[in-house]
Amino acid sequence: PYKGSGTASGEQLCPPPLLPRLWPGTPPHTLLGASAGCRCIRAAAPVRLPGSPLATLGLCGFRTCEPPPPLPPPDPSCAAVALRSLLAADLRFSRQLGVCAGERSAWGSARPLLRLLEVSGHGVPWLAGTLYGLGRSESPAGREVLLNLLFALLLDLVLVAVVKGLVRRRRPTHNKMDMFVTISVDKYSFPSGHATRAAMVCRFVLHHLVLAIPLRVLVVLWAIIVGISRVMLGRHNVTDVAFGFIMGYMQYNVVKYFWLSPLSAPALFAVWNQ
Ligand SMILES: CC(C)=CCC/C(C)=C/CC/C(C)=C/CC/C(C)=C/COP(=O)(O)O
Repeated sequence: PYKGSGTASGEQLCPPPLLPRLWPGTPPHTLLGASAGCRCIRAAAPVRLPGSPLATLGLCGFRTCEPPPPLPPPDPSCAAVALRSLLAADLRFSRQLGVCAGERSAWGSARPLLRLLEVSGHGVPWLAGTLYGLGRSESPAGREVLLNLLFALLLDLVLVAVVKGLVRRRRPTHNKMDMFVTISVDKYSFPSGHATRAAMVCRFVLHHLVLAIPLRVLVVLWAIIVGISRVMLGRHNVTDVAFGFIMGYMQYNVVKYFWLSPLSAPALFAVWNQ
């Protein structure tokens, strides 16, 4: 039995027979203070309230109340069903592709090589290399490019951390958490920070470095292989990497838009021009 909110005596105000006509379709006992799901068992004579011919109230006792009926299961929309199927397929497919997730996995012997690729796309070497280059660079054009690369790398770290913190998708269960230097949000997997960085750096390098065609091809291949290796190592699901590539590609547009130059940020460049 379910207890309703009646008065101390077990009596509850409920409308007289006239009121249902004012609110057609509404059960009278739900109108004036009775708990939802409680049935008015015994209606007493209506009491006319002074001042209005319609303002009459009745008393009813409800000793037994029924629990509210269970809510019907939510009707899943097409989009929700499609998303759920995509995620299920993603998990299944990513697990199959995680052939280097451990030393004993199918391609476990290739794991050291993929871990080297992991370091090649990691934030620390890229930040360290860029800072080192900035310190050594003697040409204003080189410093401008490196300063913007530093800005791009920091922007990437912040944006990835924000999205990981918002989405909070756990890394695949087959991932061994033996990654090279991580920060707290790196326990989450969406999006892949390596994929965002690889895509962004790839666009950056192709735009700002004069490279022979074979080297340009190599840069693109490196970015793609870094992304694929994330899934093979078991660090990520395919959708983490796919979204990471898209996000990194778009991040470069942000860098281009806010390009730092002696004109747009004179204070930054004044440091070197003294
Ligand atoms: C190197 C210099 C000069 C400063 C380093 C500053 C610093 C500690 C920056 C943090 C770099 C860092 C830990 C980046 C995280 C990279 C990472 C593990 C990303 C996760 O990639 P994912 O593909 O697994 O999502």
